[in-house]
Amino acid sequence: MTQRERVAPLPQINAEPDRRSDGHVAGGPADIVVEGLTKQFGSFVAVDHVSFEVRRGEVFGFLGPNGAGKSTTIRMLTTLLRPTAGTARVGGWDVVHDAGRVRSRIGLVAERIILYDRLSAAENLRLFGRLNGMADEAIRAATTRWLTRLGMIEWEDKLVGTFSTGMKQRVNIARALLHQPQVLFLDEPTLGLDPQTTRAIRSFIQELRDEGMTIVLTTHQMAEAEMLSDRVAIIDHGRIVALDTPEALKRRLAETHQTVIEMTLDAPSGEVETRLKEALPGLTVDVALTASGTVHVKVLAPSSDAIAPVVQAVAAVGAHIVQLHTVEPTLEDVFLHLTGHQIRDEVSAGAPVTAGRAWGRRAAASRTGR
Ligand SMILES: Nc1ncnc2c1ncn2[C@@H]1O[C@H](COP(=O)(O)OP(=O)(O)OP(=O)(O)O)[C@@H](O)[C@H]1O
Repeated sequence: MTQRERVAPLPQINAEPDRRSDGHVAGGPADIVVEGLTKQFGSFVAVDHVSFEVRRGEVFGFLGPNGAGKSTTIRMLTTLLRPTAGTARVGGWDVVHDAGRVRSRIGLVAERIILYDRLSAAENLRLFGRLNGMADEAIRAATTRWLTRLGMIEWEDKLVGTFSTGMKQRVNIARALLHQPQVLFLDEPTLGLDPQTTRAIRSFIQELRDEGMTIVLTTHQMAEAEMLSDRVAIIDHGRIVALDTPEALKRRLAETHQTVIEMTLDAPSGEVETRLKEALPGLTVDVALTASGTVHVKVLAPSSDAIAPVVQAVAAVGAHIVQLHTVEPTLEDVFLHLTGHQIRDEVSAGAPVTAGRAWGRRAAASRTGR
C-alpha cells in the first residue's frame, strides 16, 4: 500500500458548494484594504495601481493568467516584497510600516512548499511554531488539530522527505494555520497536485470559509475560483479588469452575450484563427489547437442568430465542423470577453493548447519540497 493510499480522506463536501449553508454571511469590516498598490521591476510594471478590499470572512479569489501579477500582489500583502507605490493594510496594519504585526496575523501557503524534508511533519510544525513565537503546548495542540483535520495525523512522526507532493502540501497548509491566522493567503494551493488531493484541499478551504476565516486565493483555474470564491478579482497585465461575485460577473456578460458557441473543427493548417476573426467582426473568437490535432473554437455572440454566420465563416476558411454546441456563459467566458484570451489550465489529452500566449501552462512538477 502506498503512502498516498493510506492518507485518510478529508470529509467530502458537495462539489458544488451550498454557499454559506450554515447561515454564515461574508461581510463586516475589511481585513484587507489595498489602495493604488503598484510594483515595478525596473521599468516593468508587474502590479499597476491595484485597489480592492477583502471583507472579514470572505474568500477573495485572485484570478489571472501566468504573469498577471497575482503572486507579486500576494508577496506585497504578506510583507515579502516592498511596494513601489500605494498602500495595503492587512488585519488593520500597514504591510510596510507594521510588517511584524501583519506577519503575526497571516498564514501563507506560497507557490513553493516550505518544509524541511529531513524533519518529520510534527518537527517541521514545531520549528515553524517556535519561529512564530508559539509556546510548545500550543504548538502541540495545534499540530494535533490541524494534522487531524488534514488527514495527516498518522504521518506526524514520518519524515516529510518520504511524502508525496500532496501529503507535503497538506502539512504545508497545517504550517500556515498553526498560529490561527486572521487571514490565510493561498497561492495556487492545488497546482500540480493529484485530483484526489486537489478535491480534498478545495473541500478543506470551504470548511475554513464556513468557519469564518478570511482567505485570499490566487489561481488560474476557473473552476477553482468559481467553486471557492465569494468574490473574484480578474487580473490581467497587473490590473484588475473585473471584481464581483462569480454569479454577477456571468450575469453581466449574459446581458450582452447570451450565446456561447463551442466548436471542434477539422481545419487545414494555417491561419484559421486570423481568418475566422476577420470573418466574424464584432464577435469574440478564441481558437486553440488541441493535443489530438483538432481545433477548438469558442465564439461569444449576442444571440443564437450568430450561429448561421459562424457556420458560414467556418466553411469559408475551408474547415469542417466536427461538433458544435451552445453553452451558458462561464467565468472563463467573462475572462475571454474582458481580455480577448482564455486562461488555459495544464495541458491534458484532448484539452486545448493555446495558439497564442502561454496561459496557465506551468509544469505540474513545479511544486517541490526542500
Ligand atoms: N523579481 C522579479 N523581477 C523581475 N520581474 C518579476 C519579478 N517577479 C515577478 N516578475 C514579473 O512580474 C510579472 C508578474 O509575475 P507574478 O509572478 O506576480 O505573476 P502571476 O500572476 O503570479 O503568475 P504565475 O501564475 O505564473 O505565478 C511577470 O511578468 C514576472 O515575470
